[in-house]
Amino acid sequence: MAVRRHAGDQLCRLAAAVPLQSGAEGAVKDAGVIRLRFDIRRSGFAMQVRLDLPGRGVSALFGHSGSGKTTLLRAIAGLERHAGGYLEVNGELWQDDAAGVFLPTHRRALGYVFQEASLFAHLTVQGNLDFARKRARAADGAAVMAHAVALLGIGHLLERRPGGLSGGERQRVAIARAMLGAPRLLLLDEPLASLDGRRKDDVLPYLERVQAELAIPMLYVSHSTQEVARLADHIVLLDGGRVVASGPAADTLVLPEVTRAMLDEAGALVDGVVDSVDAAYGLLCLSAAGGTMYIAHAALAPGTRLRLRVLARDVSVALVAQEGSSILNQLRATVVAIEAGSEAAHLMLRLDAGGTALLARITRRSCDQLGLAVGMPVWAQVKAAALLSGGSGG
Ligand SMILES: Nc1ncnc2c1ncn2[C@@H]1O[C@H](COP(=O)(O)OP(=O)(O)OP(=O)(O)O)[C@@H](O)[C@H]1O
Repeated sequence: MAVRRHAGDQLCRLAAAVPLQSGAEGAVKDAGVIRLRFDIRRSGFAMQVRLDLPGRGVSALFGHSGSGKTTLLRAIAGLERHAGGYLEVNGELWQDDAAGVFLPTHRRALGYVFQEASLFAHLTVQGNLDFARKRARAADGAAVMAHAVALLGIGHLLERRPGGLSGGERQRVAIARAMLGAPRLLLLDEPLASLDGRRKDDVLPYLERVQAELAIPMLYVSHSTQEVARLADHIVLLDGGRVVASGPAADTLVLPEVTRAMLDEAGALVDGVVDSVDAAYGLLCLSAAGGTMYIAHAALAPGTRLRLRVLARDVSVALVAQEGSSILNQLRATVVAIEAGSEAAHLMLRLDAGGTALLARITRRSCDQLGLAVGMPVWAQVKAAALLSGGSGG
């Protein structure tokens, strides 16, 4: 899927190109897409959003404070009532204001996880889940409950009250609770924001399990570039109530609009497969589209697929391959674009390394001294790469 970069007039063209389907609630629609159009006007804020999101996987909503991320989730949940809304979720029509269709929140099969878990303090974890299950009235409630408890690893917490749980455990219970209504869509509004770094790392694998094992699409709001890069299959950048960019994660993360919003955390995603293990030096040797890469990591089986994040600030370029350098990873690449950086002294180079997009943040001065230009072959030197996901085999 190509990345869509939106500007005001493009919004109108997109709306014209994708005719809004009207019809009665329950009519069969496109089964692989979440199609939404919302026009929301408040004093001092207007949101005009037209998006077609993949019907599965994680779509991350990213953007500055006040850009409209929570407003969009609330509109999807049926909590914002404004004229001109349209929402279909994998073939189900939830809202089409033009045709007089508006499912109230309790009739939308969705789970909502907030920044704070908001569990009932006087009930045990089991009591909280039972309460949610009764409200959800799912036909196979007991099986869904057992699955959610297992998936979130909360079986040993069922008799405790929320006051006796850590922040990360509370969020795991909240995620399990959101699954009890057999949702067709999960909305997660900064579910890890109230947790410190270690607790975030405790909960992230559970979110990855939910993502991997259930075919429920998730809309995930986060300010954290690390979380977005780790979890997202698709990224939407919002700014001032408008969609600035929307597309597959690897393509979208390297767009200038997105790298500018991510400041120092701008970076690219690189997929690799473990080739071999250098146990003596604690390194994994990976085969990536741009060539061979080494990363410091415990041994993993050859063939294991990994996703790496390579920050722009950790990549430099050279015109010839470097010898006698401490940098292990040098990939052949071509300069695709030279873009303004987030600071006056820096530029952002977009590179193509054998089909994989890389970013390199260099100074304007270095760019001039090397005489860099679009189309030039270079060597990308990768100082560090963080492992984001993978390691479970395959
Ligand atoms: N109930 C409300 N009434 C009026 N304006 C509101 C209301 N809720 C939010 N807004 C405004 O709407 C705009 C979008 O807010 P929203 O909460 O959707 O942004 P956000 O991207 O989720 O921000 P953050 O990252 O800080 O949570 C902001 O200008 C905000 O002040």
